[in-house]
Amino acid sequence: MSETTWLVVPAAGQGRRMGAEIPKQYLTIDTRPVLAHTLDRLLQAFPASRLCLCLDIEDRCFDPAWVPFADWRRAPGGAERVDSVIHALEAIAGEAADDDLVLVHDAARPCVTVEDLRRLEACLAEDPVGGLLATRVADTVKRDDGEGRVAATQPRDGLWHALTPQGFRYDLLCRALRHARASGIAVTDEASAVEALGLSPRLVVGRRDNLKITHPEDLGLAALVLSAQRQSAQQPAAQAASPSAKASI
Ligand SMILES: Nc1ccn([C@@H]2O[C@H](COP(=O)(O)OP(=O)(O)OP(=O)(O)O)[C@@H](O)[C@H]2O)c(=O)n1
Ligand SMILES: C[C@](O)(CO)[C@H](O)COP(=O)(O)O
Repeated sequence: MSETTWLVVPAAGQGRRMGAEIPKQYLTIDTRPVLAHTLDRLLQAFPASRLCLCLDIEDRCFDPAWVPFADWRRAPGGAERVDSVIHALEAIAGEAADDDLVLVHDAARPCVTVEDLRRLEACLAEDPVGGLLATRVADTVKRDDGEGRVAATQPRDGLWHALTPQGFRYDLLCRALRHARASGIAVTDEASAVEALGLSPRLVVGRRDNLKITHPEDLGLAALVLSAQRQSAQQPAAQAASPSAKASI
């Protein structure tokens, strides 16, 4: 099994639901752009990994000074997230081995913890399919009737929220995403492309605060989460008294 872990970070979205003047990955939290926070977490977890960053070819905000990795390259963004990820896989084609692990992580998820990142990588090290961080759905789930009223309450047993990173071997991920695109299957994450090949990615329980900044209120939530995570990392003595808290971020 290969020892190389690749990181693919799609950061070529426009942030339409955020509705800001610049793409959400460039909005700042504590004076640093979301993208820089995300890359810092990835570096802490995987200092020796190789990075491919997907950026819009018309991007006017990106600053390479935010990339803390020694070994990194960029790939052009595509129309959809899946297209950006395919471009990244094409960009590393000459360098990646078929069995290299590729972890795809949204630029818009800066709150992923180092502990979750490392645990995911460890869980996937020997997994024949690959998998993703995920959390169980905790709320009652409704389906609407299209007119703002409830049509049905959905059973939530067995339902999960898909988070990122999602990790698969290079060869399998290329096959899965190309198959999805060629078959016209709309995929919003890597796992669903792998599922379309008839495989079952592994669900690795992640933290609920690994939120994706999507809507305006998410930016403030992410700032609070990052601050709380920093505080809990600085208070190892208090952590010991609280079995559910974790000292490392
Ligand atoms: N064509 C795209 C679309 C999305 N992304 C990236 O994929 C991640 C998750 O996508 P999402 O939250 O949907 O981001 P946006 O597409 O920017 O948001 P929106 O759908 O609201 O426009 C983000 O880091 C985003 O930058 C990408 O690289 N290329
Ligand atoms: C990949 C993802 O983060 C999993 O939750 C998510 O699907 C990406 O966001 P999008 O809104 O579906 O593009």
